[in-house]
Amino acid sequence: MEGVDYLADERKKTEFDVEEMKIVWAGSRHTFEVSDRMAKLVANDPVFRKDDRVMLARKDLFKNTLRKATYAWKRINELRLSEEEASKLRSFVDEPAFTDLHWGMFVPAIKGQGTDEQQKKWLPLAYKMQIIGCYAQTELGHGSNVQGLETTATFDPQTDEFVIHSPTLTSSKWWPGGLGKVSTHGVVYARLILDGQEHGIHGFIVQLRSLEDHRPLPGITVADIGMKFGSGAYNTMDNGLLRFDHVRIPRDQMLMRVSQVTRDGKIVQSDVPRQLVYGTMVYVRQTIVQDASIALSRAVCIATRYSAVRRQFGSSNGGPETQVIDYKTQQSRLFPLLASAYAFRFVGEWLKWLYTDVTQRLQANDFSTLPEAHACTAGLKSLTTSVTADGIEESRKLCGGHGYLASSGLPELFAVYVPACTYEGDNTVLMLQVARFLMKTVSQLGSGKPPVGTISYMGRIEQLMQCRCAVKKAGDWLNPNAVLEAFEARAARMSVSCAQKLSKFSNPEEGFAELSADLVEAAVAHCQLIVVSKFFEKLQQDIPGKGVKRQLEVLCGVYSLHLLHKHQGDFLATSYITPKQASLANDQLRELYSQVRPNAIALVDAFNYTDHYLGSILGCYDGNVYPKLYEAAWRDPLNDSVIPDGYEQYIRPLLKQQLRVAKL
Ligand SMILES: CCCCCCCC(=O)SCCNC(=O)CCNC(=O)[C@H](O)C(C)(C)COP(=O)(O)OP(=O)(O)OC[C@H]1O[C@@H](n2cnc3c(N)ncnc32)[C@H](O)[C@@H]1OP(=O)(O)O
Ligand SMILES: Cc1cc2nc3c(=O)[nH]c(=O)nc-3n(C[C@H](O)[C@H](O)[C@H](O)COP(=O)(O)OP(=O)(O)OC[C@H]3O[C@@H](n4cnc5c(N)ncnc54)[C@H](O)[C@@H]3O)c2cc1C
Repeated sequence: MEGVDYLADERKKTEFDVEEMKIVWAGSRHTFEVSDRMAKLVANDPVFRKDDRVMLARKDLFKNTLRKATYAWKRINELRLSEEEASKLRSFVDEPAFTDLHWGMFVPAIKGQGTDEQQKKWLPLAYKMQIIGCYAQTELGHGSNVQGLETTATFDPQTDEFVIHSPTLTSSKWWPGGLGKVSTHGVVYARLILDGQEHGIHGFIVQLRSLEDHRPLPGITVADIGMKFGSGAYNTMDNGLLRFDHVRIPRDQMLMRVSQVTRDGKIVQSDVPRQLVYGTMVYVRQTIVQDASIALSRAVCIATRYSAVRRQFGSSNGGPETQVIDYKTQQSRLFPLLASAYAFRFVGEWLKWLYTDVTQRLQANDFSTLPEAHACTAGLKSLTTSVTADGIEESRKLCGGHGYLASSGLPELFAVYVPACTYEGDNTVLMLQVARFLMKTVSQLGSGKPPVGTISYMGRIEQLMQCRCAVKKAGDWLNPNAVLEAFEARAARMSVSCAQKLSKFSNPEEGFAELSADLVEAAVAHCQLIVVSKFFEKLQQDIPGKGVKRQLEVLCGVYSLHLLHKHQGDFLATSYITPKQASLANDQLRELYSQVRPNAIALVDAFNYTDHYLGSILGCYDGNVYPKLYEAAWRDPLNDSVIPDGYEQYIRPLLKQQLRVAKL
């Protein structure tokens, strides 16, 4: 039945102002309005249809993506959209494309690592898409170990050029998105060689294809690396391979903000730290944290709406069966994910602020907060993408069998999302960076330089090593100070324990390698503390709207107490809480689930996702799931004919043969 809201009864239970929650979720009224307008623009334009893409073969899929990306660019220009609107529009098109890398990495790399003159030359071309760029760092043999990259950039003082070369098979660039078939240019990372001496990894702008006929330039071999995980999914992207055979580029195409190479082949270090060569990765990791809340909230929105529609068991006197959302097990799997989506939203907002702050400081030659920014972006990227990838898969299971259908939207969402655990830094490798930062902080305690920012709790190390949890009844776990102290004590004690074990090794690097699994656990504890504390900070803000703050308090409780429950081994082993207090936390958590239950549908409505963006029959706004599933089945090309292709060739002979066997 068209127009009937099958979730209307659920929506009537809502105890808060959903429209105001939409503003909180978006970050501001302005952002909400822009998002809402762009989402509807995309949803109402048939060119952006996406329900057929899982059926397309790779070549058609890729061409379809080119068509959509080009059309999006046309609309952006016709409508004279601002940068903010354009970026929202692209995100609602919801299809990985070369444009992600052009806008998301190529442009930021030039902005962050190029000199003023280089920016002036290259950015206008990139902004008008007169050149299309990618970020070519990873190689066949090395991704995580950036210092191990093999591509060389050798300065030739005779011609004032760099010679870019791939000396081995393993030095082939491998993975860069947009490289395989589209990019005309790349920021290529290579070892700088001056007069036979190595000077580390630097970025170079290299033209790859002709701007006339798109053919690779002389000395360049370039291609797509082949199909990736899942149908549709990330196969819309042309991840590429690239080899250089002594390709010459002018000297001024080395990105020279961090180091300059002079006409006579000398290197000059500017006063910015060398690590700024890694700056684009810091920027992108920060955007990935913001995107995690989007991906997780999409999965949760689908699973929550469907859990309210789906009924199993429990019918009495012929009445309806129980909505699966009313099972406590379903709630204990679903509601922590719902709370995590909100938590990641707020920590993403904060991280964006931190990144803006560090960028402004860098411009004023203040590099003091760079290590913290690196640790936070690396750690939170790792934490949020891991939870989100697992959360999408859990959402699929929460939808039972129908979650496995492509039309649920969940398999494709998972396949597109899961490489986020690997790209922009493997999640374990990134957590080890956080661990290094923690060990350095612990070793410097007492040096007179108090730790600041997210690590400032370490400044109270003596108190945190000794304090004991004061919780006496379940309700005490609603006290933010009790929760915060528990997370601080756990993180501090795990770091100190690692540092003590490390100090027993005569070779610190050997010790670090031996203890790396424990170190990752300490880093995770630190990152979870950041997310919890940023959620509490959000609650200190003035949040208008009837019942909105109350709901966020409940979600904050769910987020922190479900972590406490899940990691209670850590909290118990570090002796901050007793088994009784752990059990009280779990009692309180169950009570919070009951408070989420009547508001669950409204809490996912607050994401304001269009049915187009969700791309899921199970998650559609009106909850009219079954007729839509039934209709969708008939649209499958396999159902175009009653008798399948292949019947005469395979099924019929098989059946005949069985007949003969039966007669024997
Ligand atoms: C648009 C979105 C789509 C996304 C598509 C995906 C695109 C991509 O995947 S692009 C490729 C991304 N590749 C990666 O992320 C590679 C991951 N590897 C790395 O980042 C590094 O090589 C890393 C950090 C693991 C190790 O680097 P290495 O130089 O060996 O570092 P290490 O010796 O540990 O550290 C040197 C110092 O630099 C610091 N440092 C390392 N990275 C950074 C950074 N990014 N910023 C600031 N400081 C940094 C360390 O903290 C350390 O500081 P200190 O000496 O004070 O302790
Ligand atoms: C979809 C996708 C898109 C990508 N896009 C781009 C792009 O646009 N541009 C680009 O340059 N690159 C891109 N990449 C490459 C990506 O950045 C790398 O794959 C990533 O950084 C991981 O590096 P790796 O593949 O070398 O993993 P490896 O380092 O080989 O990891 C393999 C395993 O070893 C472990 N490991 C490695 N080192 C350590 C260590 N020191 N201690 C403990 N464990 C360790 C890891 O945890 C992992 O389990 C993309 C990758 C994917 C999947």
